[in-house]
Amino acid sequence: MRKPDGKIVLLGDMNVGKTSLLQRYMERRFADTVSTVGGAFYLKQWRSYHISIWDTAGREQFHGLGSMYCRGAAAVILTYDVNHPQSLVELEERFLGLTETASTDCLFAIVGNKVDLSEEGASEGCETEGDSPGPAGGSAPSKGPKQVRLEEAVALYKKILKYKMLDEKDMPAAEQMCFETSAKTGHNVDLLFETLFDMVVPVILRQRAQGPPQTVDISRYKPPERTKSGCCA
Ligand SMILES: Nc1nc2c(ncn2[C@@H]2O[C@H](COP(=O)(O)OP(=O)(O)OP(=O)(O)O)[C@@H](O)[C@H]2O)c(=O)[nH]1
Ligand SMILES: [Mg+2]
Repeated sequence: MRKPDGKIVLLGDMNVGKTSLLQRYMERRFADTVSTVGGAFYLKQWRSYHISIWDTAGREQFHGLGSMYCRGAAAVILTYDVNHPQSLVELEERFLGLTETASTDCLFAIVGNKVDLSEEGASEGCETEGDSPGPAGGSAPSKGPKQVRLEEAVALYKKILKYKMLDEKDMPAAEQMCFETSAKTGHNVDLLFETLFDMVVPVILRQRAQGPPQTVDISRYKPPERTKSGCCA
């Protein structure tokens, strides 16, 4: 198997729909999922590049693995559930810190999933793909108002750029990187992944130009010689 040229990682709280989004995009279906254990990846060929897309576990007990999956990532998809405000809060409090190991020019997308469950449905501000954004067959349960507004995701995106000390001028605009999706209906799912694929290609090319990732070979590590003065002198 050819080594992937770049990596995209999905992060977010349990149950927000990370696995379902990936399954919808890669397998073109919405099916039952089980809560992810550890992580798993799909390989996607995009133009002449092979991109690995990593699905991670949102469960607290696997939290420690997150930064390992993010290592060298060209893009991170921070996923929340539009009907659970706490899942957006968790992105900042629990998941953003895991992205320290990502590429220095890593891109961030913020994705509010499960829009099909709110009464605004998929109508707000986003282009739809082929599938209808309406209820996916059967009798839909009564829908309440969406609990997280898109503007809140946009605010988080801007906060992330500040936190990462990235200049807004050098990064894609928040409006381009904040999506509302439904893995169930397919709303905006292709748009999300394919926008990111196009954007990560330049990141991959830059990573290649910089050579292989910096790794530490501990077998070659020599401890610094101790001086007589020690640390407190
Ligand atoms: N209505 C609706 N349900 C969804 C959507 N996406 C996921 N679900 C459901 O939400 C539940 C959790 O989905 P998963 O994709 O397993 O969530 P996850 O983020 O991968 O969860 P972990 O693996 O535990 O981190 C499942 O019952 C899905 O069927 C969506 O867009 N709309
Ligand atoms: Mg999962």
